[in-house]
Amino acid sequence: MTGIAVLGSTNMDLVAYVAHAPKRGETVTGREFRTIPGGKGANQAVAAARAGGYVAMMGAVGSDAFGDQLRATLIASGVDTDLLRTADGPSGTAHIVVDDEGGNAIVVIPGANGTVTSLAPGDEALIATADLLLLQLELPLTAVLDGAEAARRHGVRTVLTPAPARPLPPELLSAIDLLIPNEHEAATLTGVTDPHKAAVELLSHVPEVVITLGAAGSLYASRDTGPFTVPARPIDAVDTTGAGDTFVGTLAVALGEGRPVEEALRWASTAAALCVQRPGASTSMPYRSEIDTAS
Ligand SMILES: Nc1ncnc2c1ncn2[C@@H]1O[C@H](COP(=O)(O)OP(=O)(O)OP(=O)(O)O)[C@@H](O)[C@H]1O
Repeated sequence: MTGIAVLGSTNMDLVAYVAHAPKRGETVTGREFRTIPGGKGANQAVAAARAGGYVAMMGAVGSDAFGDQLRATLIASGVDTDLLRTADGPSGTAHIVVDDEGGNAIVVIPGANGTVTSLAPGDEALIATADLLLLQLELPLTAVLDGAEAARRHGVRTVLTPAPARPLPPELLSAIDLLIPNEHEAATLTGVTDPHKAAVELLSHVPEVVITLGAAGSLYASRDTGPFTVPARPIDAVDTTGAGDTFVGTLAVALGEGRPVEEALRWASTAAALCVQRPGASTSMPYRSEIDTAS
């Protein structure tokens, strides 16, 4: 079984559905409220576990009720949370207002995620046993860098999703094996909007790149082989939230199993397509049997 270590964020998304978002000083009555477990780290962990990986999550939840729920959600999908710390204080939260036109406004409060400034005892030993380490940018950069460098020391393949997009220090990029930005993140990192050109530019920093292109699929490039595109599955999208994290988590499992990269990308595209056909993020991520059936 592929061993996947995830060092990343857990967030409770608090979503208010309204006809129109309130202006400053205004109060509006909304239609519905939902709490949705998320955070890019947790979402990638759930996707990888459902795709058949042995997944362990590092990071922190808060000591509030959300922390218990976030941990329980991970456990329910088979993620090992033994090294997921409980930090005194609130869990990470995202306060989201979604209006009738599908527009949204979001406030993210890192909470417990902000306390993860370095690796905790046991984290490096876990990373050392994994086939891949999944990283994103929703934890303090110092912890992301520590994780990547620990993986390097133990010869573990590192995969970074550079979201939310921000300039990356060269010492982090040089410890990454596979970078998976979406097209907007790729443009932010390189200043180049054309994904092919952005991929070429990124290859001067990392050996392998996948740029996800939404309904247009994904673009793979490495220093060894020329770039190629894998199309997305043609489907009617219902809710694209979590598509990127499903893609990354599933791809990691396939790569860890030693599958050829093009086959792994197609499998990940199938998983992401299943995710976007259902509402929700982590709740809509497919299990391995569903991905295999749809492949
Ligand atoms: N409308 C769609 N139809 C089919 N597949 C899709 C669609 N949108 C996304 N996908 C699949 O999901 C992958 C990731 O999507 P995308 O590039 O939108 O990532 P993202 O911007 O990180 O997503 P999100 O932030 O919504 O999780 C794509 O490469 C594709 O395989």
